[in-house]
Amino acid sequence: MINSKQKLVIIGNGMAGINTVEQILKLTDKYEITVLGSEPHPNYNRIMLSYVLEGSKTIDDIILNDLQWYADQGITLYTGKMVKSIDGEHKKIHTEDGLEIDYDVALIATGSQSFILPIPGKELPGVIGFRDIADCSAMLEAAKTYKKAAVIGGGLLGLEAAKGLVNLGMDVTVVHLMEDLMERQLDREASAMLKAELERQGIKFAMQMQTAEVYGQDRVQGLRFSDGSELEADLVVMAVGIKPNIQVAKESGMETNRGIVVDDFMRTSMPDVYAVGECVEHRGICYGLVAPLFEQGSVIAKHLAGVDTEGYAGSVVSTKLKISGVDVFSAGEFITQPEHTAIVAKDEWKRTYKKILLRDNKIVGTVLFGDVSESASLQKYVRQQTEMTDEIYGQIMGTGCGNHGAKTSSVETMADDEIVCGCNGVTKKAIVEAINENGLTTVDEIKACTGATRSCGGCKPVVEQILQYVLGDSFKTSAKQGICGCTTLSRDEIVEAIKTKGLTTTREVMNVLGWHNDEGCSKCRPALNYYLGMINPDTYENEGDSRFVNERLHANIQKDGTFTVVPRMYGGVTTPEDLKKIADVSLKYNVKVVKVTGGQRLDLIGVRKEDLPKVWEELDMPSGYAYAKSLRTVKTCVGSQFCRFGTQDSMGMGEVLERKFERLDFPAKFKLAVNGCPRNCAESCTKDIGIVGNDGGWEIFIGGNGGIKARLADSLCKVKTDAELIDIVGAVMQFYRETGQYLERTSEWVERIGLEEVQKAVVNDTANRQALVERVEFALQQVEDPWKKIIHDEDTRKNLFEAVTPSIV
Ligand SMILES: Cc1cc2nc3c(=O)[nH]c(=O)nc-3n(C[C@H](O)[C@H](O)[C@H](O)COP(=O)(O)OP(=O)(O)OC[C@H]3O[C@@H](n4cnc5c(N)ncnc54)[C@H](O)[C@@H]3O)c2cc1C
Ligand SMILES: NC(=O)c1ccc[n+]([C@@H]2O[C@H](COP(=O)([O-])OP(=O)(O)OC[C@H]3O[C@@H](n4cnc5c(N)ncnc54)[C@H](O)[C@@H]3O)[C@@H](O)[C@H]2O)c1
Ligand code: SF4
Ligand code: FES
Repeated sequence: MINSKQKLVIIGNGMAGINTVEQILKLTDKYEITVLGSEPHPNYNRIMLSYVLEGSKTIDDIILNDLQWYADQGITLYTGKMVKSIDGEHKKIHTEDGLEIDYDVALIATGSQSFILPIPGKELPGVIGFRDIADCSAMLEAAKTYKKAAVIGGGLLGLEAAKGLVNLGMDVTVVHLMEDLMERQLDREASAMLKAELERQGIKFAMQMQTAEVYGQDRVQGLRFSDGSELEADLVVMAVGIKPNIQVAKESGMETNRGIVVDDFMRTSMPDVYAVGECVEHRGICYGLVAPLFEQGSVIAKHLAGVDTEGYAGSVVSTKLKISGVDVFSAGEFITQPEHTAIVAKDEWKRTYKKILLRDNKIVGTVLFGDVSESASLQKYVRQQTEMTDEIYGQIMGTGCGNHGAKTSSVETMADDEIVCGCNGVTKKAIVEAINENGLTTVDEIKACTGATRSCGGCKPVVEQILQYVLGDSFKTSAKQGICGCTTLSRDEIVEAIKTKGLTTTREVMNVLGWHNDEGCSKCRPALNYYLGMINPDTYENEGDSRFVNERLHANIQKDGTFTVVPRMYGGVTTPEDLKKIADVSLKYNVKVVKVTGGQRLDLIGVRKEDLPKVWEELDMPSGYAYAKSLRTVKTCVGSQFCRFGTQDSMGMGEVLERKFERLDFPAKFKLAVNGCPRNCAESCTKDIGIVGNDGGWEIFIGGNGGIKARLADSLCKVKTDAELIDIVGAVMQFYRETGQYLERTSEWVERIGLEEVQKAVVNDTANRQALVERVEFALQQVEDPWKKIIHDEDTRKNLFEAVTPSIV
C-alpha cells in the first residue's frame, strides 16, 4: 500500500515541540511523524525540574509523554540524536552521527541552553547550568558530597535552584548582579519583600556582585568578584539567562538573529520549515515561558492541519515563582512610570503587597506578593487591557484598602472565559464543563481531561477551588484520590476488581474499570502491569511496553544515554573466573567505568545499547536486576566462616536467599542484608529485610531504608532454624507483594499497615504464613532470567537493541 501521509519531522523532543505534536494529532492524522531529540529521555516537564531538585517530585513523576505514548500515536522517536542541519533543497535532515531523514514538513523545536558566563574557570568540574535532567541529577549528586553552593543569578531559575539546594542541606548564596532580585518581573517593593522571605527560608544573598572568575584546582573552590572579594563554593550553578539553540537553523542557512526568525505562522525563511518554542524569535521577541510557546504551537497545528487560523500575534507573559511559601506574581508592566496611575496596597503585618498599573484607566500591569488569589483575573485584565471599574476594584482590592476579607469569592465571580491555566490556555468554562460532563472529582482527573495544571502547576489551587465550587457539599466525600489522574479507584479496589472480574491485561483493566484516559499514563500502566503479574504469576504476559525504560531494556539508562550492566554476585561473593570475564568484557566493549557498588557487586557503566545483548552473552552471568523493582542485592558480612566474632554463616545464608528469591517482582526495589552477629557489619538496619545472627539463631528486621527517606528497620521476630528463617523471609516478601502499593518501599509499607499486622500475618498465624510461602513458591516457579531469553531471541535483539532506526529510545 502506498503511504499517502506527509512526513513531518520534529527536531527537539521538548515541551514546545511535543505540545505542538499533541495539538496536531487532535486535528489531523495526515502526517507520519518522526521526532528527533538530543536528550536520552521521552518528553518531560522541564518546569518541574525545580520540584525534582527540591525533592517533592521524581524524574518518573515529570514524564509528560512516556515511550508508550509515542508508540501508540505511531510516532517514530529517536532519543539521544543531535540534528546537525537541514538540506532544504533535497528535503533531508542530517544528524551529527550520520543519519539522514526525509521530510515534507520540518519543525525546529530545539529550545535553549543555559547561558554560561564567559569567565575564567567556567569549565571547572562543579560549575553547571540548570536546564535538564542531567543538570538536575548532577546537583542532586553534588549535594551528597559538597556543602557550599553559589547560584549566580537572582532570576526565577536561580531562586528556584537555590531553594532546591537549601532543601538538599546545602549552604547556598545567590550572587546577583543587580540591586533587586527578579528585576525583570518585580518592582523594588516586591523584590525587597521577596528577598526578606527567602532569607527567612535560609538562602543567603550577595547583591550587586559581578563574578569575574571561578577559581579552583581540580574542582571549583569559589568565586572571585570584580571588587576582589571571594566566596567559597564547591558547587556553582549559573542561572543568568538562556541562549536559544539556533545552530541547526544557522548551519542550514536560515535567517537567525538572537533566535530563529519566524513570521506570524511560525514559518522560518526556509520553505516548509517551521519553528516553535524558545529557539524562536517572533517580532523581535524570544519567549522563555511555556504559555506563549503553546500558543505558537496552536497556530502551527491549525496551519498544518488546514484549519483556518489567525497568525500568532505575540503574547503577554506572566510569571509565578515556584517556591513553597513564597507567592509572587507579575504580569505586563511592573515598574511605575510617570504616565501610570498606580493602585498600591501594602500590608506589612500580613506581608502582602499588591500593585496594579493603569494607563488611561486601562489595566496594563500588576505585581502581587503574598496573596496571589486574584492572579487569574488580573492576568486576563492585563492581557485584554480592561478598563478599571468600581466593580473590578472591589473584586481585587476589597472594599477598603488592605481589607482582603471583604473580597467576594473569586471563583464564583470569575467569568466563564477567564483563563485559569495560563500555561495551557484552559478557561474556567472548560474546567466546569469537564467536571459536569465527565463526573470528575479530582484535580488529577481534570488534568487528564483538560490539560489544566499539567505544566507549572501554578493554577492548581484555583482548579481545586473550581472543583469545590462545582461539587459543593459532595466535594469532600468525593475527593478520593485514585492511583493516578486516569481513575478514581484506589490500589485495593483495582486489585480486588482484577481478582473478582478475572481481568488479564492492562487494557482490559482500563476499559472495564472506566479509565478517563484510554491510554492510561506513566503512573498507572506500570502499576497495573505489576498488579496483574502479582495476581496471575503463571498466566500473565508481562507487558514490557508498560514498564519504565530501565525495566524494558533490563539495564539502567545513564545521563549520556548509555547503560549499565550489573551481573549477580550472590551474597557479594565472586570468583577469579567471573572477575576475569568481567574484565575481558569491560575491555572489549570499552566500558567507561567499573564501579564497586554499595550492594557488593560490580557495575559496568557506559555500555552502548546495541552492545548490551553481546555483553550479557559473553559474561554468561545472571542479571543482577540493578534496574528492576525486584530483589537487588543481598549484602553479607564475612560471618562465621572467617570472622572471629561470627556466630552464623552470613555469607552462606546470603547466597541461599539470593539464589532463592532472585528475579521476583516487588512493588519497589528490594534489598537484603545478612550479618553473622549483632555487630551488624553489613548494615541490616537499613534494608527491606535485615537478618542478624545471634547465638541461638537469627533475628529478622524489616522496613529499613538508607535512601532519601532513611528509616531504621523494625525487629519482626527471632527464629531458631535456617528453615524457619527462609520461610519467614518468603512470607514477608509475599505479604508485601500482595499488599504493597506500586512504588511503595517496605519502609513506607510497614508504617502504613503497621508492624503488628505484619507480625500477625507472617509470625503468629502459622497457617497464613504457610499459605504465603506456597504462593511465593508458585510465583518463583514462573520467573526466568531476562537476558538468557533475550540473547537467544533474534527479534528482540534486533528490534529493541540493535535496530538503526528504533521506534523508541
Ligand atoms: C528549572 C526550570 C524551571 C522552569 N520553570 C518554568 C515555569 O515555572 N513556567 C514556565 O512557563 N516555564 C518554565 N521554565 C521554562 C520552560 O521549561 C521552557 O520555556 C520550555 O521547556 C521550552 O520548551 P522548548 O520545547 O522550546 O525547549 P526545551 O523544553 O528545552 O526542548 C528542546 C529540546 O530540544 C533538544 N535539542 C536541542 N538541540 C537539538 C538538536 N540539534 N537536535 C535534536 N534535539 C535538540 C533539547 O535537548 C531539548 O530536549 C523552566 C525551565 C527550567 C529549566
Ligand atoms: N517560575 C518560572 O516561571 C520559571 C522558573 C525557572 C525558569 N524559568 C525560565 O527559565 C529561563 C531562565 O531563567 P533565568 O532566571 O536564568 O533567566 P532570567 O533572564 O529571567 O534571569 C537571569 C537573572 O540573572 C541576573 N544576572 C545576569 N547576569 C548576571 C551575572 N553576571 N551575575 C549575577 N546575576 C546575573 C539577571 O539580572 C537576571 O535577574 C527564563 O526564560 C525563565 O523565564 C521560569
Ligand atoms: S557482623 Fe559480626 S560476624 Fe559479621 S563480620 Fe561483623 S563482626 Fe564478623
Ligand atoms: S498555569 Fe501552569 S499549569 Fe496551569
